[in-house]
Amino acid sequence: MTDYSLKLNQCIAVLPDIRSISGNYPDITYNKVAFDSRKIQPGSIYVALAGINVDGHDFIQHAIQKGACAVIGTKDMPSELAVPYIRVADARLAMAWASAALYRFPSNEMVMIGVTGTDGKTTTSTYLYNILREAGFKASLISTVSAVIDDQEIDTGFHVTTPESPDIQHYLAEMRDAGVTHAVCEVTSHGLAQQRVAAIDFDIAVVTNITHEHLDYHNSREAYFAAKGILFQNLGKKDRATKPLAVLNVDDPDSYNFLKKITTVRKVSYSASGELQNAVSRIESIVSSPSGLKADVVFKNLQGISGETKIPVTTNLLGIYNGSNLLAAMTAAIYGLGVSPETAAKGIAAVQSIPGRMEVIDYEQNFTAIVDFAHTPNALKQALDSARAMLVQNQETGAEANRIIAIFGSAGLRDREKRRMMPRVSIKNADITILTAEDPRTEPLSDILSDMVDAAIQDGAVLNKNVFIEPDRRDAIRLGIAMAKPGDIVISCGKGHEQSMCFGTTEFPWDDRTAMKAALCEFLHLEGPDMPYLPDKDHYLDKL
Ligand SMILES: CC(=O)N[C@H]1[C@@H](OP(=O)(O)OP(=O)(O)OC[C@H]2O[C@@H](n3ccc(=O)[nH]c3=O)[C@H](O)[C@@H]2O)O[C@H](CO)[C@@H](O)[C@@H]1O[C@H](C)C(=O)N[C@@H](C)C(=O)N[C@H](CCC(=O)O)C(=O)O
Ligand SMILES: Nc1ncnc2c1ncn2[C@@H]1O[C@H](COP(=O)(O)OP(=O)(O)OP(=O)(O)O)[C@@H](O)[C@H]1O
Repeated sequence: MTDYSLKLNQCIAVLPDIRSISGNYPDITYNKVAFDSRKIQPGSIYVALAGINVDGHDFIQHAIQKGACAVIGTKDMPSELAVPYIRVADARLAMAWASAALYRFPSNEMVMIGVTGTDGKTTTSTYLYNILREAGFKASLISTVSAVIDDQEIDTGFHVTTPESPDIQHYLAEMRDAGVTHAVCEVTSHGLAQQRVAAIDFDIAVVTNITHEHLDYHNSREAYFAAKGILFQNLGKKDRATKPLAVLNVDDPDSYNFLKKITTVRKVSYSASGELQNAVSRIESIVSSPSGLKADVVFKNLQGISGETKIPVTTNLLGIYNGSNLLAAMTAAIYGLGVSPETAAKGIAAVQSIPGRMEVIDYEQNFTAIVDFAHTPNALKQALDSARAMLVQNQETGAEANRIIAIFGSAGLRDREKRRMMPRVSIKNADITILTAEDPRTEPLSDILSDMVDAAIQDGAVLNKNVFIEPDRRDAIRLGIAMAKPGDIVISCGKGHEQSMCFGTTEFPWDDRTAMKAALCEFLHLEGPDMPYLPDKDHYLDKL
């Protein structure tokens, strides 16, 4: 990796909304931008952020002691600092620009594609990345699972989708330096609201859907929509080599109507339901089987082709909702970048699996075990509907299939409404619901579980009949497996590919797939992985 450094005065030249500057800076050079004083190295700019828990301005002296060469903040300083202090209107925005400047605006040298939405971003981004590679582009991907730069996979950290601006700019610089021409980035509402992608000009923006999520952070549905909208509003603001394009989902009227209004550049829309004729692409027919999906996809208004073009598409990914994700990715590549439908279909077929998304764990047991990442009400509904379709298929092949056993929890210090909505979805769409731990953080797990079970009972569930509480996620998975009859589906949702679970302020190593494997091997008396460690439930139920 190239070592980057930049004169502070060159950074200052691009920072938006500077209110005042104190201290001497002409000879100062910086080599890093950091928002955590504990991560400062000599030569870093420290950006003081007024946080939810603490105020970054209180750590300015700590940052200077650790070698910060300058500080960016929003507050007046009571006395002169030992290093230059740049007071700005918006520290997160300034952080994004200081980072982009340090790495010489890497996004200006690549085609930038942003994928947003409540559910399906990782899947759609992964499809798109594979289509671009199939089309011969040197492509990279930043997603919830990892960043992929030049075939190298980089872990972006616990629970991170859109990295903070210093990190995302760093990844983009690595891509640019490796000769990457197209970057696909998952862009979250947090990422947009917190200006993490503010100094990136996107060429193509894709939305999957906008439903219920993150109201803890955004406070209202309108603010959540507005955050997502930033990606679309900014399209076409700068002159770029690629013609800007917005890719909208007609099947999701809320996001479609909202984004259509605020987008000023060319828009195309897709419809997996296939019923809406005003979409440029639609799914004409789709068949789901235990080996994935087979669809006939129709594209219209293709350059140089009159009428409609129909092509068959197959994907190994399970879950009927992936029809919508693959259509979104194909539509972006075909209408935004001129990829042929046939090449796009090959790219879709190249995606073998996405870690922790409808991932089947198979030890030849007589029921199906799945790990999925559904952690919103809509995603849970889609995952359970897809599981139901698989049950029907099992029945058609003669097995005595009957029930879906769903295991999930709800995160602490995050959207509280979901706690009540998700059990309701499960009571309706699964046969047995097991409520358990899922990143309780510093909230008492008992409170979270009691909110969840109350909602289930209000909707007619009966405790210890079709809804169970097992706070220890290891035992919850074991319980689901013990209950399974031949042909049933046990599906553990919400942790997917994630590599840790947070109790208190500690991230304990955790992988739901390993836990499912360990529990299955215990049950089947096979050699298998050890069950991951979790803190004792008596401890975390009452004392957090
Ligand atoms: C809830 C939330 O959005 N939190 C973000 C917020 O943290 P905060 O306001 O709680 O920070 P704080 O603890 O009050 O600290 C304030 C500042 O003081 C600094 N500090 C603190 C202590 C110290 O000793 N020195 C120091 O400098 C901190 O580094 C911070 O800059 O500001 C931090 C700095 O920007 C973010 O890293 C942090 O994201 C945390 C890690 C987080 O969990 N974010 C999640 C919700 C997130 O963004 N997720 C989305 C995906 C969501 C999805 O699944 O769709 C994502 O895009 O990753
Ligand atoms: N188009 C879709 N509509 C509804 N639910 C979906 C869709 N695609 C995926 N899901 C569900 O959402 C889960 C997460 O999928 P994916 O990782 O692609 O979404 P995401 O938006 O990237 O989520 P996150 O940002 O939290 O990682 C899947 O495991 C599945 O249960």
